[in-house]
Order: sequence, then structure tokens, then C-alpha cells
Amino acid sequence: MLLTIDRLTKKFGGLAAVQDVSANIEQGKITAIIGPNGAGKSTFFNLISGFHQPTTGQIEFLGHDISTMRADRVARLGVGRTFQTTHLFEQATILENVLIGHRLRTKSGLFDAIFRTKREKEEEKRCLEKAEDALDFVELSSLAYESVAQITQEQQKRVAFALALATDPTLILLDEPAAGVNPDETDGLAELMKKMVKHGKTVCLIEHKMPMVMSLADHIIVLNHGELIAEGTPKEIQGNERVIEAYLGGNSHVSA
Ligand SMILES: Nc1ncnc2c1ncn2[C@@H]1O[C@H](COP(=O)(O)OP(=O)(O)OP(=O)(O)O)[C@@H](O)[C@H]1O
Repeated sequence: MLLTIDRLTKKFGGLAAVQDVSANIEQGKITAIIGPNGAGKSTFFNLISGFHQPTTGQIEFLGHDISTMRADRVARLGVGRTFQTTHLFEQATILENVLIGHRLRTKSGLFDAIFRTKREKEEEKRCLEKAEDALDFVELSSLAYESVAQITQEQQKRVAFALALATDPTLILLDEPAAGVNPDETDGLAELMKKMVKHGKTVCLIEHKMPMVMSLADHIIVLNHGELIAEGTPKEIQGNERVIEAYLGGNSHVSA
């Protein structure tokens, strides 16, 4: 198993945003995390990527205990994540955004940066190559020198993907990759996620768009009020009583 989560809990004051969740993420698959607003999905991602420390419980990634590891170390071990497109620098170019994202996650101290050591220059070259490869992967090479303010929401999503890909992750966490884009564009982004898997990545996404989740995911984890209420294949989840109740008050089916 690529990632094993064991009895994970995160409390904010009296509120358990994630409560005693155990789950696995399998290598080479697409896992979707779904659940109503406030279910704990983002907190779950923040715990895996080291942005939050769990109150209790454990997370193991490729045999390493990453439960209390800092975000930069988790990133270096091979967990990449996207942030909302509002985290992009609007006035900078696409390439600059990807470069900055990569630099923030790679190591070369202030000393190297000021004195432009050999290591710093080599690192700069490596970053540029990684950024260009990532832009090529998301099919944005031709727009590399456009500013982010000038491109569509869907293209901004691709930039967010490229940012995460530039760190060469084994596991890539995508936070609502298809929010705010039209159905055709949603299909294009789904294709891009499949392409990531073809290239050896493991994908885990938070998504509210059910048709996309149901056609794309191999495995679905459902959270509600911080608790894992179901997991399984899309088919199993669509017919699951607890899921239907959590989403729709028991009146209807989770749409396919
Ligand atoms: N930093 C924080 N401090 C206090 N409470 C928080 C914090 N982050 C999240 N919460 C609370 O934890 C609960 C779960 O929030 P979370 O954002 O993880 O849910 P979510 O499933 O991602 O929701 P959405 O789909 O609306 O983004 C919510 O009640 C939220 O208010």
C-alpha cells in the first residue's frame, strides 16, 4: 500500500474535523475523497501533506511514518499537492509560477542564493527543466510566458497541476481539480489525471462533481462530520445507504 492511514483524528478546539479515520491509498490508482461541506476533506489532505499535525493517529507513506513530518519533508518524500488557483501569482507568467512553486519545495539555503554557488546554479537549471517538463505534461508549453491573469480558469487549473507535478511526486493530491470549469473542460482535466496514472503517479482528489468522480475514481472514500462513513468502488458508493443519507437526507441516489 502506498499510503496507510490509521485511526487519524484532528481536533480544532472541541471540534473533531477528522475523527478516527482509517483508510488506504493504493499505488497506481485514482482515489476520490467525497463528502458534504465541512465533512473534513481538506483537513484530511492537510494532514497527509504535513500542513496539519494530527491530534492522534498515524500516516505511513512508502514505509515512512509521516504523521508529524513537516510539509516540506513530506513533499520531498514524494507527496505533491495542488492548492486553489487563488494561490497563483496573477501578474507572474505561467512558467514563473511553476518555478516559484518548485523552488519553495527544494533546498538551497540563503547562503547559496546570495553567493550564487555552483549548487545554486545547478539547482536553478534543474528547476527550469522540471518546470518545462511539467508544463509540457499539462499541455501549456505554448503559453509559458503568458501571465496567469490572462488565461482561463481551466488553464489555471492546469498550472496548479503543473506546480504539483514539478516536484516529481509519487502521490499527487488534487484539491477540487474541476471546480469552476465547464463540462468539456472537466473531461479534459479528467483525461489529464488518467495521463498522470499512466505515467506512474498515484492520484487522490477531493471533488464535489459526482459524475466526474463516478467515472474516474477506482476507489472512493466518503467522509461525513469527520468520520469515514463508507469506502468502495463508485458502484458500491452509489448504492450505499449511509452515503445517500449523508448527502441527500435519504431521498434520492448519489448521481452517476
Ligand atoms: N484551521 C481550522 N480551525 C478551526 N476549525 C477548522 C479549521 N479547518 C477546518 N475547520 C473545521 O473543520 C471542519 C471540517 O472542515 P474541512 O474544511 O476539512 O471540510 P471540507 O470537507 O473540506 O469542506 P468543504 O467541502 O466545504 O471544503 C469544519 O467544521 C471546519 O469549520
